[in-house]
Amino acid sequence: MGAQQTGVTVDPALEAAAAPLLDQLAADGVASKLAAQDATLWGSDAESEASIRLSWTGLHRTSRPLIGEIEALRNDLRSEGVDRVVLAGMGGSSLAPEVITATEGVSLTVLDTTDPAQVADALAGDLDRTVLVVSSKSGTTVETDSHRRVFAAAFEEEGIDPARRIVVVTDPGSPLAELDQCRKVFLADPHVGGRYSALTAFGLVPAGLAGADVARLLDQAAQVADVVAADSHENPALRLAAAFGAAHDGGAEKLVLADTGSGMTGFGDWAEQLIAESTGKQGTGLLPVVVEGPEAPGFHDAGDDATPVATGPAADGARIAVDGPLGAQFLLWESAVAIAGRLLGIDPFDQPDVEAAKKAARSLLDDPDALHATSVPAAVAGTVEIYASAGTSADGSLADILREFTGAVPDGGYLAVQAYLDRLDDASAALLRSEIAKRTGVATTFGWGPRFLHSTGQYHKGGHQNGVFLQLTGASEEDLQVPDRPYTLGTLQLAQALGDGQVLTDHGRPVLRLHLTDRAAGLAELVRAVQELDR
Ligand SMILES: O=P(O)(O)OC[C@H]1O[C@](O)(CO)[C@@H](O)[C@@H]1O
Repeated sequence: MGAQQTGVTVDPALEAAAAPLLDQLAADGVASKLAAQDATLWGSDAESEASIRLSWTGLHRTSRPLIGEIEALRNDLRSEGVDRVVLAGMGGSSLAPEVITATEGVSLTVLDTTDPAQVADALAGDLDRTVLVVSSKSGTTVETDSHRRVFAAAFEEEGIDPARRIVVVTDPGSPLAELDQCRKVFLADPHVGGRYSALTAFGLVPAGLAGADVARLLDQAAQVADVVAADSHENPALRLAAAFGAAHDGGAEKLVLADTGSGMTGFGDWAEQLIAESTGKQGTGLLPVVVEGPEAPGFHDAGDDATPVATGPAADGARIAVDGPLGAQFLLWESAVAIAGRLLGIDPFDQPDVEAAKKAARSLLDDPDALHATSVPAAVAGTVEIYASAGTSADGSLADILREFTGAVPDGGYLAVQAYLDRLDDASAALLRSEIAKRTGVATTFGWGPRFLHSTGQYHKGGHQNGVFLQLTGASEEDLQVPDRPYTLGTLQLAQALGDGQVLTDHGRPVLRLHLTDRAAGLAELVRAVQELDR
C-alpha cells in the first residue's frame, strides 16, 4: 500500500473567496517566515508571546533524540511487568497522546476528569502493572496534581514505591520538574505551547510508553514540513488558513468537523482544542463543532454560519476536506490555525480567558459555604434538579424548560452541552449533542467537564458571544479525598462547574444546570425530554 497523501480540498466557491487571502499570504512570505519561527507574524502585541511559542515548526527534527529515551524506559518497565499506562494530563497534555494511541489501537488510560467514579475505575485497574505519566507544562494544573496525589497514595497502599511508577513530563523550572517521588522527568521544549505540543515529549512520551510507533509520527510530519514551509499557492496549510479566513469573513464562524474515514480515531477532539483555544478571543474566532460523522445533524445541513470540514477524504456536504497521516496532520493543522490567527488579527498562542474559570473554582473551594449555598434547586423534575441562571426559566416540565432554553440561542449562535460526568460510565450523555441539534436545528457542541475547560472553554468566554450553556452535573455514589488537600474530587468537580457557570453568567450568557440525582435515570429522562422538543 502506498503512503497516504496529505492534501486539502476546498470547494470552488470557497476557494474563489479565499483566493485574495491566499495571494496575500504567499506574497507576504508567511509560510517560510513561520517555518523560520518569525515572531512578528501576528503583530507587535503578540510578538513577545510568539517569540517563545514557535519551536513546534521544527519538532520533526528536534524531537528525534526522545525516541531512544522513550524506548529504553518502555523496555525497562516492560521487563518489570509494567505495561499499563495511565496518563494524567489536561488539554494539550493529553489530547495528542489520546488520538495517537487510539489511532494505533494501543491501550492508554487517560485521566482528564475530576469525576470520582471515573478516577476510581482507573485506580481499580491492575496497579501492579501500572505506570502513571503525570504531564503538565505548568506543573500546577489542579486536576493533574490531584491525580498524582491520589495515585501516589494508592501505589503506597499496595506496597508499590511511587518513585518507581511515576513518570513526569513537564517544562524546565516547573514545580513538577523538582518532584522527588518519580522515576524519570522528561523535560519538554518550553518554547512550544500546550496545544501545539503533539510532537514534543507531551505527545510522544505517554504514547510511546503505551506502545505507539512515535518515530513514524515524526517521519510523517517531516514528509510535509517542506511543503508547509513553501510560499506557494499549493501549500495546503496556506490554502486551509485562507479558506478558514474567507469562511469567517463570510459569516461562517463555526467549523463543523466530521471524520470521513481518515483512519485516525478522535482527531476532532485534538483539533477542537487547537482551533478553539488558539482563535477564540477578543470576541472573534472559529468555533469547532465536532460531530459524529458526515451524516450527523449539523454537518450536511450546516447553516450559513458554519463550514463543514471533512477530516479524511472529501465527502458529500463538506466544503473543505483535509486528509493525510496523523503526524502530517498535526503539523498541517497547527500551521493553518496559527496562520488563520494572523488573518483574524488575534494572538494564536495565548488563552486569556481560561484563568477566570480556574479562579472562580478556586474561590469556591476556599469557601465551602458558598459552594453549599448553591445547592437549592429552582425546580425538580423526577431525578433532575434544575438550576437556572438569571433570565433563564425553570418553569414547566423538563421539555418546556429545555424548549425555552434552546429558544434562547440567538441567530447564528450555538448551544454547548457541558457534561461534568464520567465519560466512560455516562457515555450516553454524548448522544444529547445530535439529539438536540436534530430537534432544534441549533449548532450544538458537546464537551466533558472539566476537560473542555482546557479546550473550548477559552472560546466560550473569549470568542463570539452567542453561546448558551447547558451544564450537566451528577450525584456520585462514592467520592475520593485528594491527599493533603482540603477537598475531594467531587467537590472540585462541582466547584469547576459552578465556577465556569459563574464566569459565563458574568459574560451575560444564559446557563442552565441540570443536576442528575440518579445519573442513569436522569440521562434517560433528559433524552426523553429532548425528543419532545420538536413536538
Ligand atoms: O500542561 P498544563 O500546564 O497542565 O496545562 C494543560 C492545559 O491547560 C491550559 O493551559 C488551559 O487551561 C491548556 O492550554 C493546556 O493545554
